Amino acid sequence: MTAGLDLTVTGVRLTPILVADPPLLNTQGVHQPYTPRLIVEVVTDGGITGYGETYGDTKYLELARPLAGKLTGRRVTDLNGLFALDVAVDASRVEDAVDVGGLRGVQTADKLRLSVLSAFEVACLDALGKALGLPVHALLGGKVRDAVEYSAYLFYKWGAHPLGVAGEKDDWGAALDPAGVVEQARGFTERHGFTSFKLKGGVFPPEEEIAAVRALAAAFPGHPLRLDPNGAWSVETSVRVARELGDVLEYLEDPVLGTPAMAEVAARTDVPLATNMCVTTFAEIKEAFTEDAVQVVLSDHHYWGGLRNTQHLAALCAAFGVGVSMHSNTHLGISLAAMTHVAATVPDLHHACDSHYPWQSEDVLTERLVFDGGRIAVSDAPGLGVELDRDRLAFLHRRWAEDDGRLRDRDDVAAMRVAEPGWTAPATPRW
Ligand SMILES: O=C([O-])[C@@H](O)[C@@H](O)[C@H](O)[C@@H](O)C(=O)[O-]
Ligand SMILES: [Mg+2]
Repeated sequence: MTAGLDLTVTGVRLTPILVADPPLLNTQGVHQPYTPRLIVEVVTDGGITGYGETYGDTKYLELARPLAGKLTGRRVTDLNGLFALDVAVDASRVEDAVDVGGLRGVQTADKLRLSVLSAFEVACLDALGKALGLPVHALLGGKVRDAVEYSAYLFYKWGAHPLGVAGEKDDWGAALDPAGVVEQARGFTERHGFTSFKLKGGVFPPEEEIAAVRALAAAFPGHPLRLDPNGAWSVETSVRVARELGDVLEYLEDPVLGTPAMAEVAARTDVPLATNMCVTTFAEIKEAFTEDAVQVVLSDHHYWGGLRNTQHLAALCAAFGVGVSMHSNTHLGISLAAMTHVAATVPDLHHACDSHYPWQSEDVLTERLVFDGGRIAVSDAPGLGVELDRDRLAFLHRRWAEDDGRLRDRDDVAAMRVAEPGWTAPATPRW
């Protein structure tokens, strides 16, 4: 241990919050007006606090509480010990085959555990970095770039949440056709300088989404484009879309569900396939890489189990000649900072990372992270380089505490049902 520093964890604060989310559409339904996140603070004997963030649905919270108890008394340097911590996972929480309708891939007890531990790992690294006066990237071996590139994450969206649904207003307007998608993309470039674009698909019939990507290609010639229908298509549809958009797509993301189907599509197209759905755990790598089912893995450091596991994943991908980049789900600045630190250390990062951050008008930081030319500068300040705004945290926590339970677990299907009574999760393949 560093002389004069006591890095023993004396307490862990867990703060569940609800943050505003616009009415973004995906193949399952629509985002609820508020989405749950969990903010983790690890406090050391030396008075240092490290921050972490992860998914905030009830099952993550249930597991975070006992894990927080077990972390207390250990050192923030003991990350290997942290990942050996075990707590029983309520089987009913992982009994479905997939998580959030498949949007986060397979659901297992270990993945749930890792999704929680990742926030503790980030918080420990933040505390350690602050104690040593070193940025998190330095603790991970050091940055190989000074800024990390992100792509604009375009969504079909309504202008507002359905009538009668309480929620925050956003200034993005509706995007329900090619012209709307292009206008949204222009907004992203004007506000944040992004130069590559990902469209969340699986919302409208493939012809309409092909037209939207074509419109993007015409408006932004030569810029990298991706389309991600979250497994809503059949193999035949996927092959057809790949054929029709092959000249403009950087990659096609999760056109079909499952590794065997991805392998079939991959065998029939030259368009690279990316995934954050069929390879979301180390156990899923062997089959996918052996079958050449995916050409880019999008790591989500939350469910892969933190920043060091993300580096391990990147090394495996490099060994197999598979690309790596970052997946994103609704997240705040703590996670964006964590993503940026780890992405800065990955040598073979050849695709702009995803980030939902521009959609989040609310944050728990005193200063929001800023995209400049679509990039986030890698902080050299100690730890993650971000500061918590306690008033905002308290405000967002109050919203969570006052919720009647309907928003504490993400449910895009239920949110869609408000506008379309009778809506159920679409059977796949949808097209
Ligand atoms: O937020 C959404 O609607 C996305 O569809 C998200 O849930 C996915 O996990 C994700 O962004 C993706 O790349 O598939
Ligand atoms: Mg995806």
